[in-house]
Amino acid sequence: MSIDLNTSKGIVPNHIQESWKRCYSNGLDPTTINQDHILGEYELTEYYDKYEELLYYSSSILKDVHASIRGTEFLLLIATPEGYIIDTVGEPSFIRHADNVALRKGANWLEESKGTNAIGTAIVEKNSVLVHGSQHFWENNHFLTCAAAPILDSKGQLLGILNLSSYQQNYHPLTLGLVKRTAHSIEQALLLAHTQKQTKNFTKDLDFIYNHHPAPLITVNKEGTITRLNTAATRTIGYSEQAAIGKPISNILVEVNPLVPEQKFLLNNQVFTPHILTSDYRDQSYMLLRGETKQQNAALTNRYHFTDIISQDSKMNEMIAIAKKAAIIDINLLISGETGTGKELFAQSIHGASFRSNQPFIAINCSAIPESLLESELFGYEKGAFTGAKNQGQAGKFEAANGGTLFLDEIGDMPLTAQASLLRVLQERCITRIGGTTPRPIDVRIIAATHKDLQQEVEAGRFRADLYFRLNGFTLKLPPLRNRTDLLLLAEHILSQLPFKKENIELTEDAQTFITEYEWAGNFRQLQNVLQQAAFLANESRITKSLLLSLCPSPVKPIEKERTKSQKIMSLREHEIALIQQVLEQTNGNISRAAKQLDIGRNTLYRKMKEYGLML
Ligand SMILES: Nc1ncnc2c1ncn2[C@@H]1O[C@H](COP(=O)(O)OP(=O)(O)OP(=O)(O)O)[C@@H](O)[C@H]1O
Repeated sequence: MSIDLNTSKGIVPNHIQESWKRCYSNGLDPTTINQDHILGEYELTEYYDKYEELLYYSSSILKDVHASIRGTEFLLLIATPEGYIIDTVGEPSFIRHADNVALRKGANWLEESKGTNAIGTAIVEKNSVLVHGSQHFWENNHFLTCAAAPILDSKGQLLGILNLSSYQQNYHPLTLGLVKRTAHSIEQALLLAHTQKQTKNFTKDLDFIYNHHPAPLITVNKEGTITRLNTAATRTIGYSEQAAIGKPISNILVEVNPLVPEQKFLLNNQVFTPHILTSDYRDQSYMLLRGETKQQNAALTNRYHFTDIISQDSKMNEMIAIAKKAAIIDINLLISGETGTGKELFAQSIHGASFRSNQPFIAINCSAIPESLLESELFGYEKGAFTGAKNQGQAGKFEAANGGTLFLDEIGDMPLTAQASLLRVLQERCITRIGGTTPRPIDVRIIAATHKDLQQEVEAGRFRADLYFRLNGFTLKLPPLRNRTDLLLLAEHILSQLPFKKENIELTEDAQTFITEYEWAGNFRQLQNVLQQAAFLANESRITKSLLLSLCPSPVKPIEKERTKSQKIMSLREHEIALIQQVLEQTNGNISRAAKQLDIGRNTLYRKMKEYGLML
C-alpha cells in the first residue's frame, strides 16, 4: 500500500500531509521498515544525564497521570528533542505490543527513522499533534493512535516531547487535550524549580556581598534593634555578631541617633558617619558606617599594582583575574609559589586594589626572624616585657598594619607557638602586646604567602589545620617561571627596564630558544639577574646563547624535548584518567564544571572517577 498524498485536506490534516511529503523526500518507503537504532545502556545513560532535570520533574507527573487512567491500554513516554525515548510508563499488556515496533526506551522516533509519528512530527512542528492509525507513515504502526505535545524550557526552547500512545480503537477525542495539559504541568514544575534555584542563588549572592562588603553594614528594624551586621561592622564597632544582634543600635553606637542623618561619631580613633542606605518593606533600615580616611605615610603603602604584573601566560592570567576579584572582597588570602614567582608583587597589587589601599601595607618574612622574636615583632611588647626591650615598649606589625594589610611571607616557616597566637588574633580580632594585659582591637587583612605545600605541612603536623583554614579564604597558586609560556615577553620587559642605558639591545635567535628551554630555578629574579648582566656584557648589543650559558649556573636541561623522546605511549584509558585529573584540578574539583568541560554528564563523570579511583 502507498499513501495518497492527494487525500482531501478535510480528512487528513495539513501537518500529516506535510510530514508524508518529508518522508518521501527523505527516501522513506511505507512498506520497507528501517532497522531501528536503539541506544545501548551507556549511550542511554548519557541522555539520562543530559535530561536529568526533565526526567526528575516529569516522573512524578507521569505517575499521577498513569494512576488516573490505569486500566486503559496505553503507554506514556518522554522523548528528547533528538527523538530518543528516555522514559516510559504504562500498561504491561500494551507495552509488550508497543515493544514490537520499538516504542520503548532508547529507540529513536524522529521522522527520519520512523516516518510520520506523533513524537517525530511534534518535534518538526514544535506543536502538539495527533497521529491516528493509518496517518502513521509506516504500515506497522497503523495499529497505534498517538498524541504528543512539546515540553519547552524556561527560555521557550524545545526540551522534550510527551507522548501518549494506545491501540487505535481506544482513540478518545480528549486524549490530545490531556497530553497538552500534562506537558504544560511538566513545564510549570520545571519553571518553578528554575525560579527557585535562581532565587536561591541570588539570595546566596546577596548574602555573600553583604557579609564580605568592605564597608561596615548594619541592618536595623523599625524599633531600632540590630537584626544583622557584616564582618566589617563587627570589626568597626568591636562587637561580635552574637553580641550585637538583638541589641538596640543606641546601646552600641551611643552617640548615634538613627533619626539624625549624617551624624558623625568616633570609634577606635576613627571618625564614622552612619548613612541610611534604604529601608525595605519590613521596615528594616540598611545602615552604612562611612569611615573618614586618614592620609597615610607613602612609605607604608604599596609599591606595586596589577598593571606591574607582566603576563601573557594563561595560568598566570587566571591567577591575576582571581586576585582582582579577591581584592575587592575583604577576606584573607593565601598565595603559594616558589621563591621569586611574584607572591609579594601579587600581595601588594591586591592591597592596592582593595578598599584598604590608602592604609598601610606591612610585610614581614616569618622565616627571617628568630623564633624568639617573632611574636614580639608581630604583636609588639610593653615596657620591660623582656631583657633588651625598649623602655617605652613597642607596637608590633599588627598595630602598624591596622586598617590595612599585613603580608605574612613564608608563613609555612612560622613556629607552632606563634601560629597559635596568630590564630587567636584572627579569631578575636584584637592583640595584646607581649607583657601587657590590655587587648587592642585590630582591623587587618591578612595575605599569607608560602613556597611550601601548606596542606602537606598540615598533614605532617607542622602547620595548624585551623590556622590554615582561617588564612585560606582564597588561594592563588603562582606558576614557576619554567612552566610559563611567556618567557620571551618577560625577557623583553626586563631588557626594556635596564638600570643602565643600553641602546637597541637584542636577543639572538639561539638566545631566545635558550631562555624558553632553560630551567629557571630562581624564577623572575634569576632571569632578571642573568639578563641584566648579559645586557651589560653584550658585544654590539647582541645577547647570544653562549653569553647566557656563561652566566647560568647549570647546563641547559632541554626537559620538554627529552621527556617527549622518552615518553611511553599512553593507553586510551591512561589518557582518559590524565584528562579527567587535569580537568578536575583546573576546576578545583567542581564536578558540574568539570563534566561540562569534558562534555559528558555529571553521573558519567562520577562513574568514571569511581572506576579510576579518582574520588575527591
Ligand atoms: N609577572 C611578573 N611581572 C613583573 N615582575 C615580576 C613578575 N613576577 C615576578 N616579578 C618580579 O620578580 C621579583 C620577585 O617577586 P616577588 O618578590 O613578588 O616574589 P616572591 O614570590 O614574593 O619571592 P620570595 O618568595 O623570594 O619572597 C620582584 O622584583 C617582582 O617585581
